[in-house]
Amino acid sequence: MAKKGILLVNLGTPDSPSTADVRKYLNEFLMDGRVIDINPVSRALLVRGLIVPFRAPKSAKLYKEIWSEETGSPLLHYSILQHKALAERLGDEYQVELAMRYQSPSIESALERLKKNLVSEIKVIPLFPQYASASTGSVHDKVMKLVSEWQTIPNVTFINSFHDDDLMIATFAQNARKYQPETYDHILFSFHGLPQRQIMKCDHTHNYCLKVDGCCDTLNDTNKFCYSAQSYDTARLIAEQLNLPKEKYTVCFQSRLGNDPWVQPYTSKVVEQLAKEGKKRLLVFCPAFVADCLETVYEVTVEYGDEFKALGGEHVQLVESLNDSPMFIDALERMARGKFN
Ligand SMILES: C=CC1=C(C)c2cc3[nH]c(cc4nc(cc5[nH]c(cc1n2)c(C)c5CCC(=O)O)C(CCC(=O)O)=C4C)c(C)c3C=C
Ligand SMILES: [Fe+2]
Ligand SMILES: [Fe+2]
Repeated sequence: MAKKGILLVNLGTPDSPSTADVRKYLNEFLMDGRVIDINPVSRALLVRGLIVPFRAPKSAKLYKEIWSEETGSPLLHYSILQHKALAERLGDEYQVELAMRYQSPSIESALERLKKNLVSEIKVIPLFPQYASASTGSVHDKVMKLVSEWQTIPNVTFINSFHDDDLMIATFAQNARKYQPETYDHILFSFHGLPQRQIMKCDHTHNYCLKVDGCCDTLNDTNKFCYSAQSYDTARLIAEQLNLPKEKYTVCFQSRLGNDPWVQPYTSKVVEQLAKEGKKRLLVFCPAFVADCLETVYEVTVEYGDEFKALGGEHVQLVESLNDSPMFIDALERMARGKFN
C-alpha cells in the first residue's frame, strides 16, 4: 500500500560556519520576499549590497562559537533527531522527510523522494509553533510552488500553527521545572521578532493589530493568525502550567534586523530595564524555536547574559528548547496522524 508522506521543515542553517557558506545562506534567506517584504529591486540592493556583506563575516564568527565538531549546527542536529524519532514512532505506514526552507536538505530534494515513492498524501509540518508569513507562510509558499508543477498532485495538507498545542506547552513547562522557576527574580518569554509592518499586514481589517491597545491580550477572529498574539497565547499557557503570576513574567521579542520598527518590547531593552530594577537572576524561554539554535544558545545565553551582567545582573538561564524530548515527539506524532486538536 502507498505510504503517507510527512514533510518536516525548519528554517535552515549554513552548511558550515565559513563566511562563504554563511553568505550563501543569508543571501537565500533574506532574498525571500516573505522575509524582506519590500519590492524586489530594493530588496536585492539592500540584501546583496548592504546587509549580507556586513553581516556574513560577523554571523560566521557567531556560528563558529556554536558549531560542534561532531554534530555541526545545533538547529540541523536537533532537526535530524526529531526526524529520526518521528519516523520510528510512525513506522512503515509513513515516509517521513526532513527539509530546511533555506540551504540543505532542500525542500526540493525531500519532495522528490516523496514523489518517487508515490506517497498517497503529503502533510507538511513547518516547525514553527506560531504562524508568520516569514516562516510558516514561506514554507507553505515554497511547497505549493514546487508541487504545482507535478503531473499528479496528491492530497497536500499543511499545519498552520501549533502555538497552543498542549504537549508542546507541557514540554516547555517540564524543561523549566528543573530550574525551579520560582527561585528566579523574573521570567522572560523571548520570541523571535518580526517587523511591525508584517504584523499589521496579517490584519485584514487594517484596524486592529498594533492599532488597538492590548490587541494581543486575547486571541479572537481578527488576530487569530497574528504572530504576536499567538506568541502571547503560548507564553500565557506555559505560565499557567507553572503557576507564574502575570507580574513575574514578560513577553518580549529578540533578533531584530535593520532599522525598521519591529514588534516590541525588544528583549535587550527588557533585560536592561530588569538589571536597572536590581533583578539578579533571569530565566528565559524561547518558545518560537522548536530546537536550540544560534538565536537561543548564543543570543540569549551569551549576548543577553553578558548585557545583563554588565549592568549588575548575575545569571541568565536559558530553558532548553523542545529538541528531541519524547513529549514533543508525541506532539509531532499527533499532528502527523491528524489527530491535532
Ligand atoms: C521562529 C521563526 C522565525 C521567524 C518568524 C524569523 C523571522 C526572521 N528572521 C530574520 C533574520 C534572521 N534570522 C536568523 C536566524 C534564525 N531565524 C530563525 C527563525 C525565525 N526567523 C531561526 C531558527 C534562526 C537560527 C538559524 C540557525 O542556523 O541557528 C538569521 C541568521 C543569523 C544571524 O545572522 O543573525 C537572520 C539574519 C528576519 C529578517 C525575519 C523576518 C522578517
Ligand atoms: Fe530569523
Ligand atoms: Fe496582532
